[in-house]
Amino acid sequence: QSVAVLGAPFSQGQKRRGVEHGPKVIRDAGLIERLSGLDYAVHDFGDLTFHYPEMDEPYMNVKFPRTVGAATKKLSGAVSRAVGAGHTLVMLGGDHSLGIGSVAGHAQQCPDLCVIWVDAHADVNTPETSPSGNLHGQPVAFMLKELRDKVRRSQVRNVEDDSSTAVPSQLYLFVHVPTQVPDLPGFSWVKPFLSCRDLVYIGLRDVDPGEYHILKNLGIQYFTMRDIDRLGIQRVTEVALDHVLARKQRPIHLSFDIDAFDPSLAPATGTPVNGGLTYREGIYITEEVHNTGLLSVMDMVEVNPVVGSTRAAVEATASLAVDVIASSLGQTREG
Ligand SMILES: CN[C@](CCCC[B-](O)(O)O)(CCN1CCCCC1)C(=O)O
Ligand SMILES: [Mn+2]
Ligand SMILES: [Mn+2]
Ligand SMILES: [Mn+2]
Repeated sequence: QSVAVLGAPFSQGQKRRGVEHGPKVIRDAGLIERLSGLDYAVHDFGDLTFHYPEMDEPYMNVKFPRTVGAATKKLSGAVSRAVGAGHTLVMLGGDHSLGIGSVAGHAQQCPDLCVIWVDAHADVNTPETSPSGNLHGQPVAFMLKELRDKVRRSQVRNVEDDSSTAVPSQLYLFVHVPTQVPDLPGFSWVKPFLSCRDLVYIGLRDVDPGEYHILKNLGIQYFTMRDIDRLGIQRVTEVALDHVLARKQRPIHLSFDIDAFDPSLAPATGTPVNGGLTYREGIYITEEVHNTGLLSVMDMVEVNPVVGSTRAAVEATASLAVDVIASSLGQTREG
C-alpha cells in the first residue's frame, strides 16, 4: 500500500495569513518519517504552487472567488491523478476551502465516495448565507447536489374539457427550486457531485443560522460536541460510520480540520472554538476510520503557525496533526 503526501500552501479562503505555511510545519513535525515507519511506500509530491489572478474583486461579498476557484481546480487535478495512480492520499492545507478541490478530485476517481467531515464548523454556508464571505466556511455547499437548481416534475392530472378533447396527460408542471449556490467566477468547473446522505459531520460546535437550516432541511447527519458528551465517542463514531457505510462499503474521504480539537490542544489555527475534541477522542475517530480499511483520501487543514502564540503552541498543533494522520493510516496505541 502506498501513501502520497501533497502540500497545498493556500490561504485565500480566509483572512488570516499564515495557514499557507501549514504544509511546512506539519512536515517539519516529522510526518514523512512517521508514515515511513508504518511500512508504507511514501511518495512526497511536495507542495502545489498556486497562481494568483491579478484582479479578484469580491463577488456577492465572497472574497477571492477566482483565486480559490483556480486553486481548488488545480488541486482537484492533482488529487485525481494521485488517487488514479493507486495512492492513498494525504492533502496538507492550507485553509478548508481546499476541500472543494480535494473532494472533487477524489470523486472524479471514486464517484461513490463518502465524506466524513471532522470540524468545529459545518463549512456549508452558501455565498448568500455566509456571514463572512470567507470561502473556507463554504466548501461543502459547492459539493452538494441538493443545493443546486432542481427541476422537479409532477404530472398534472388528465383534465377532460367539454369538447371532450383531453388535455394531453403528459402536461408537466416544472417547479424550479431556487438555486442556493450561485455560479461564482472561477467556480464554473465545479459540478456538484455529493449527495447529502453520503456526508456525515463529527465535532460541530459553531454552526451559523443559515448552515443550521441547510443541515436540517437536507436531513444531513451530524454529531456535535454535545452528542459526544451524551453518547460518548465510541457510539458517535460507530453511528457516523454506519450512516455512510451500512448501505454500501465505499471509499472514505476524511476531511479533518485541526480546529475540531479543543484549542488547548490545537491553538495554532485560525478559527478556534472552545469545547473541542480531546486528544483521545480525535485519535479514536481516526483509529476507527483506519479499521474500516476504506480510507482513500484525507485532508489535514487549518494549521496556522502564525496564529500560534508561541513556538511550543505551533509545535504542539503540528505534532497533533501528524498524530492524527499517522493514526488514520494505521498507527495504533497498542503497538
Ligand atoms: C461558522 N462559520 C464561519 C467560520 C468558518 C470556519 C471555516 B473552517 O474551515 O475553519 O471550518 C464563522 C462565521 N462567524 C464569524 C464570527 C461572527 C459570527 C459568524 C464562517 O466564516 O462561515
Ligand atoms: Mn473547516
Ligand atoms: Mn473549522
Ligand atoms: Mn478556518
